[in-house]
Amino acid sequence: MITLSKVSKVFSTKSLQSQPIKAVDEVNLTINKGEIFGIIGYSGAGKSTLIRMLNGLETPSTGSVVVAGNTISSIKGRNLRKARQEISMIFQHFNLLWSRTVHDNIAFPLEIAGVKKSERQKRVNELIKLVGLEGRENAYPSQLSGGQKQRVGIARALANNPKVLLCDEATSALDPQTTDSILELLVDINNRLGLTIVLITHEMHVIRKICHRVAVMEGGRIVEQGPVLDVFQNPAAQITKRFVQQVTEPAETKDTVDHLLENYPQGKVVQLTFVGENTESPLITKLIRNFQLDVNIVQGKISQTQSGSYGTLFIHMDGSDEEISRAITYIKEQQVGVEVISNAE
Ligand SMILES: Nc1ncnc2c1ncn2[C@@H]1O[C@H](COP(=O)(O)OP(=O)(O)OP(=O)(O)O)[C@@H](O)[C@H]1O
Repeated sequence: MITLSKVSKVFSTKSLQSQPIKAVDEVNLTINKGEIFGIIGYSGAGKSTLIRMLNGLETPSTGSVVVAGNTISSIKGRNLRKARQEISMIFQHFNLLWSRTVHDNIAFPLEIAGVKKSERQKRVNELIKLVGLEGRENAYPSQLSGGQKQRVGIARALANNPKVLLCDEATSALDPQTTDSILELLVDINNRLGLTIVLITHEMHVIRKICHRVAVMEGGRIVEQGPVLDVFQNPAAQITKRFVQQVTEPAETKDTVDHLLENYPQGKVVQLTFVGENTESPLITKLIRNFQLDVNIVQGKISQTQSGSYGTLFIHMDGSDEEISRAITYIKEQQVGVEVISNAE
């Protein structure tokens, strides 16, 4: 559905002293039809520039961008406008028309596309129902909550039946509960309409909750990409590890582990990672039964992703070195990831 080949974007700067900025650097990416694809990175990583090249709001300096069969990077004028009807976008700050009601905001793209009034009415009613805004048709954006405003944004984006929906930090201005309800709506739309969704975010929670695949951006480059569960289980780049920690480790884990290492100099603290069915296996019971070890659970968390569950568990094992090594080998044999946090000797 979307293919980026060697896409770079360089911004020239006004001042003579400073170098041009390479916001996007040689990005290759393929996004499949019907997929929810997340691009994560910190501020300045190049995410906005990248997503804006998908609908022609920015033109690549080099490389090509193909979306739904159209080479967005090289078409202009009428052809670009036509191609853009297949690619909608929602924004962090909603970009609604403040002097128009909910109904009229949603009807706006239909008016531009020249849809007849009776059809427009029918379509707006369908969209209002789809995004759960029944009863709010005549409200103005200023009378809506943040979540409701984003629902209007989504309905408006879907009005002309696009093939691709781009989400530019669509939940970053919302509280956690509202974020979740908007993410659930996006999953629902993806399931019902088979729409391809591309989102950019700096929150791993968003990726975990709804994306099938993820790309991690740093300094304009994609440093890692893959199915969300794989990336959670085996993050390769340092930045990816930091993002994964955002959702798998409670904030207090480091303090707890430090405390343990300090107060229990014997044994080892290990981090176990479980995927899918493994999250439900009674590994700890087996460790205690089969090995001469004391096992202390430090902290643990199971997270749900679009493709299954993912769990992390920190444990402290105390016993002879030999018994601990045997236990670690046993854990690995159970297809559970194991990383020794520190060897407290
Ligand atoms: N129009 C522009 N002119 C000059 N530099 C730009 C322009 N747009 C973006 N940049 C620069 O390109 C780099 C990438 O910016 P971009 O906005 O794409 O990153 P981002 O990951 O989306 O971050 P944020 O979430 O803060 O927007 C930054 O260094 C930014 O200052």
